[in-house]
Parts: sequence; structure tokens; C-alpha cells
Amino acid sequence: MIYGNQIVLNRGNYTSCSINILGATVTSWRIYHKEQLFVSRESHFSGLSHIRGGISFVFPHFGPWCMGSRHGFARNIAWSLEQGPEKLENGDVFAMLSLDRDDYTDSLWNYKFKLMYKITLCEQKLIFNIYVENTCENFPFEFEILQHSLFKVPDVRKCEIIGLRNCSFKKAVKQDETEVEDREIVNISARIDRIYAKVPREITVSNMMDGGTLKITRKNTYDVNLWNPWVAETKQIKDLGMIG
Ligand SMILES: O=P(O)(O)OC[C@H]1O[C@H](O)[C@H](O)[C@@H](O)[C@@H]1O
Repeated sequence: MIYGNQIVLNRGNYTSCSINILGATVTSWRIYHKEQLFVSRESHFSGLSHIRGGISFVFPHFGPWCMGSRHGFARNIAWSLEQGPEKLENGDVFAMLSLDRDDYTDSLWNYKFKLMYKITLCEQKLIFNIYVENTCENFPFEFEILQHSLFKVPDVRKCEIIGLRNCSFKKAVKQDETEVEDREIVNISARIDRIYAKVPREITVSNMMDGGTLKITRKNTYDVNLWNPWVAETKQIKDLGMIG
């Protein structure tokens, strides 16, 4: 179903996923009624800036960018609905969105590209397929991509992240220094902003909604960004709605 800018994948049994065409941002993922994602109530949905929360699509650059705003342009502009929402025989529902170069993206990053983003809602799983096409082979380009995901959890201090042991990481503020994670279980009890490199294909996060464990499995991506702004930084991010 499509409601204005929202594409809704409905699998029945109170399991659904909403995608806003602004940035192809996944703004809701409910499993049996329970919301799994955090989206700020103060978020702009007007296109003035990216949607604060959910799963946003970072492309073609991660972090501060000399060509444009932080984390690139893909999360700030409207994507097109290419296909769907469509139900598969097994009951899963998918939608395919796309983003093509245009004069605006040329003005920031002059490469001919097309992104295709397929989101499939399964019973207790979301599957993402990302395709990046260079539509002008004479001009190869490099890019960075990230699904910047903000999860809703009852108490982040109780979440246990497994799978990062022995991975090297850089702190976002000290990009030149590399350290190595020595913990089997990583907890979050203060501000954290790290980029882990060469992370194994699967990581898990326990004590998510209803005490469940989230398994994140990736293919052809190697780095993981772990960010929690904690109290002080949270107050500085105006559209998080935690001022005061
Ligand atoms: O405020 P944003 O541009 O959405 O960035 C939010 C965060 O994104 C990533 O997680 C970076 O590692 C952080 O340094 C940054 O604060």
C-alpha cells in the first residue's frame, strides 16, 4: 500500500514495514505489533533534511563530506518506487526503490549512477538488496554505502553485541588512531562512535525489543559503524527532540 510518501509492506499478523520515499528511509519495522526502530518525533519529513532515525541510506559518502552535506545526498532526496509493494508466494512482501542521477546529484558528485534498493519483509526478518550501477562506464567511481540504522531498545545498557572481537576500529573523532576490540561482548554504557573494520559476516545484538536477539548478516560489506550519542550529544542534535 502507498500512503502519500509512505510505502507500506504488510505481511499480516501485525508485521509490517514502512518506507518513506524521502531517502528510501525505513521508518518502521513492526514484528507482531512491536516496533523495532527508533524514529524521532521531531524529525523533519519535509525534505528539509534527512529523516532522523529508522534505517537511512548513506551514499555516496559516509561522514563529513567536502562536496555536500554529511553522509551524502541519498538520504536527503526523494527516491522512486520502481516495483511493488508485491506479495510473494511464501507471503513475504517486497518493494523496489531506485535513485537515478539528476542535475542536483551532478552538481554535488558528477558521476552517472543508478541505485536500486529492494526491501523484502519476511515473517521475522528484513532483507535488503542493494545494486549500484555505473551508467557511464568510461568514468569509474568509488563510493561508500551505509544503512544507518537506529534501533529502539528498552535499555541500551543491557544490549550485548557479539561478533566484533579482534576487529580493528577507529573512533570517528580520532580517525588516524587504530585500536583493536578485545571484548567478546561489547556493551554500550557511554557515548560511542566507532567504525569497525573487516567485521565477520554476522553480528548479534541481544536484549532488543521484548528481550529478542537481532542477527545482522551482511554480504559484500565489511565495516560496521557503532554509534550512540548518549546524553550530552543527544541534547545537541536538535531533531532528536531531547533538548533540555
Ligand atoms: O547527524 P547525522 O549526520 O545523521 O550523523 C549521525 C552519526 O552518524 C554516524 O553514526 C557517525 O559515525 C556519527 O559520527 C554521526 O554523529
